Amino acid sequence: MLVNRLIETLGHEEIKALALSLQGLVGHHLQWLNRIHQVFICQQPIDYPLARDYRGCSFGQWYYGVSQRELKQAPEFIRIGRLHQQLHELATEMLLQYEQQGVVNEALYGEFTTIEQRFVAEVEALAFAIDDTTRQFDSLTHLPTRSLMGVVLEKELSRVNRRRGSCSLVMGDIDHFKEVNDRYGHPMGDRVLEAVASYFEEALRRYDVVSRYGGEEFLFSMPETDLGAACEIAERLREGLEATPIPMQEGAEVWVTASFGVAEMEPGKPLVEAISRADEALYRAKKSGRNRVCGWSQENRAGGV
Ligand SMILES: Nc1nc2c(ncn2[C@@H]2O[C@H](COP(=O)(O)OP(=O)(O)OP(=O)(O)O)[C@@H](O)[C@H]2O)c(=O)[nH]1
Repeated sequence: MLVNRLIETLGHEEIKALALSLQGLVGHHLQWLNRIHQVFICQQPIDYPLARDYRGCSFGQWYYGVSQRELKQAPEFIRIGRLHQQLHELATEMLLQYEQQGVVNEALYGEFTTIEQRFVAEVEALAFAIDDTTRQFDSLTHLPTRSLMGVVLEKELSRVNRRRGSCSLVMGDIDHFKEVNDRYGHPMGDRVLEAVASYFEEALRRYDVVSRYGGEEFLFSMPETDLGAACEIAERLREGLEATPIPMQEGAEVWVTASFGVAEMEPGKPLVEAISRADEALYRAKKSGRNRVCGWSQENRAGGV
């Protein structure tokens, strides 16, 4: 999907700015439309350059100034450009007809309004899709939110239910994060969260997904991975994080560790059960000293460490 590809190439901030520009540009184009209508309704002077110059209007200036290749080559974007150009051509034709005949023929006016509506609808749909998609990502870490992760995991669970492989969940939680906030302040705590999130994203395999589940808690999905393999991957993440310095103000660095609980999805069992098992295993990792990985097992349920 275009928006997901754009997020990958442009990044979250740039794409949010893009959605805002699109919304503003629709408003500007409606003003242009009013000025065209005023020629017929209020007998305002005919302004051919206004109608003809599809590259010079505010939308055209933005559209032909876009430099991001991923956006320029997208079929949705190309379609919007064609509609916009067509709209200006039809406006020019209407003005000519009005000047020569004192009236605009109904079919031509009908075509003009249809194209105007399609143009506005397409631009708004793109802006809405961007807005909707970006809201599914956490604004601090840019990781998928808990609700988007729910959708990802339900899909994995239905695959597991069809007996098409395994999927493990890993719940990770930064250790003593309150101390980081207390010592360095909340904004620096935010910086640590961002750094930990990027570390997880970079360290994961391509088909694994990490989400921000809550404050300093991260939930991972590891498809095609049984409990033992997921514990090994979590262990690798744990070791890597422990060894990763996080840059703070004035050249200072901070190190954090995290604890991990791992559980495997089971066919026929609801998702909440796998999540609460990962949570129980995480609790055990915290109770048994932190900075460690625990896999869920029956003893876990019995309260053993
Ligand atoms: N800076 C920052 N802090 C956050 C955010 N969300 C949650 N926190 C903080 O995370 C801390 C979590 O504290 P606790 O639940 O006591 O856990 P902890 O200190 O990590 O201790 P353990 O999990 O037991 O190792 C609290 O201080 C929250 O304010 C956030 O978005 N930014």
